[in-house]
Amino acid sequence: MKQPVRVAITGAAGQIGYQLCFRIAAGDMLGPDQPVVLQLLEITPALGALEGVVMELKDAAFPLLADVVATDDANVAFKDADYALLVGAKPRGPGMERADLLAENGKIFGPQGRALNDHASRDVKVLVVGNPANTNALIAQAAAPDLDPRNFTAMTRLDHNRALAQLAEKTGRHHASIKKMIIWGNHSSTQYPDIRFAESEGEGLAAGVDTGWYRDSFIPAVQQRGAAIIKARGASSAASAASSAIDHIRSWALGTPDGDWVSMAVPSTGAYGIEPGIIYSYPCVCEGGNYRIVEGLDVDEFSRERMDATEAELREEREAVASLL
Ligand SMILES: NC(=O)c1ccc[n+]([C@@H]2O[C@H](COP(=O)([O-])OP(=O)(O)OC[C@H]3O[C@@H](n4cnc5c(N)ncnc54)[C@H](O)[C@@H]3O)[C@@H](O)[C@H]2O)c1
Ligand SMILES: O=C(O)C[C@H](O)C(=O)O
Repeated sequence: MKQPVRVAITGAAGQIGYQLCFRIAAGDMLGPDQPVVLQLLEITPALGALEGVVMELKDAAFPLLADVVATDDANVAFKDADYALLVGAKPRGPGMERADLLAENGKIFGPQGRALNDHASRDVKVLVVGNPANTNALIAQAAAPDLDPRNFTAMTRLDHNRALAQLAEKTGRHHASIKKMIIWGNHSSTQYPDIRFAESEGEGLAAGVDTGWYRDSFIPAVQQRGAAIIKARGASSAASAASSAIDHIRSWALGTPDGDWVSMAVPSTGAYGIEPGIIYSYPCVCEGGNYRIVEGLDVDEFSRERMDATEAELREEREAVASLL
């Protein structure tokens, strides 16, 4: 049996956290031979609810669950953490953009970045889910100067999975057969879901769908899916968000299949002319616990405009939180 690894989850008693704890303890994230210690962080008033989650985790008797820590102290939750899923933050309500949460949620990520800096494993892999996820990841990264900046990422895998689902429905292909989807940019309504390289069983899919559908239906549907879920459910996506967070870490830790890539919001290297440093979603290939941005893809005029628009929004968000960086 492998040695347990430590997985910190913030906001662990919230909607997404409640899903994550059980699926990670079941082995869905790191595999059926990898024991885990769950290190769960909540705000003090939610410690009672968190205790209930711990009781249920114990009652489920997961073979892979080595231990559970429940705390309201980030220094304890991040101690020696190998993975940190930063979920704890306020969700948006109807009519809001995710950036509207920046002033309130941004304050959470500086102190958590510092606690990661001081206590986590030097190789900790950090995934920010709490919105606005890209800029919150930048805030956490800035507060952790002793950690590799590359280890701070934000989630656009949910958008990637949503795009697979929409294209599968249109083309009659199964979503699992579709490879090489891309989400560029921000986890927001400016994101650019790009199907130009998407293929199923070796066959390109873009040529078979009409440009009008792609530009006027597909792109807005993916960009607005989070808002559509909030309208339908009265609460923001939770099970699909947790599932996509698990996908993100699993790909990063265990690798992407040959001939495919995943979308991850990672610190820009300047690839594709994007401002270095901002946390921008790119197609990424993962191997040996590392990711690399897929370089050299053709950028046409339409894509350039879309990629620049979402970059501009991320620059504006960075400006808005300059005092926290
Ligand atoms: N990136 C994505 O694709 C994506 C998808 C879905 C949701 N989200 C975002 O994830 C976040 C969480 O969503 P949810 O539905 O689970 O919300 P929720 O309100 O159900 O749960 C959030 C939890 O975080 C806790 N929390 C708040 N501040 C905290 C702090 N400083 N430290 C630790 N815990 C803290 C709260 O007590 C609460 O239990 C929201 O910001 C939401 O918008 C992102
Ligand atoms: O849309 C939201 O506010 C929640 C989340 O970011 C989502 O995409 O479902």
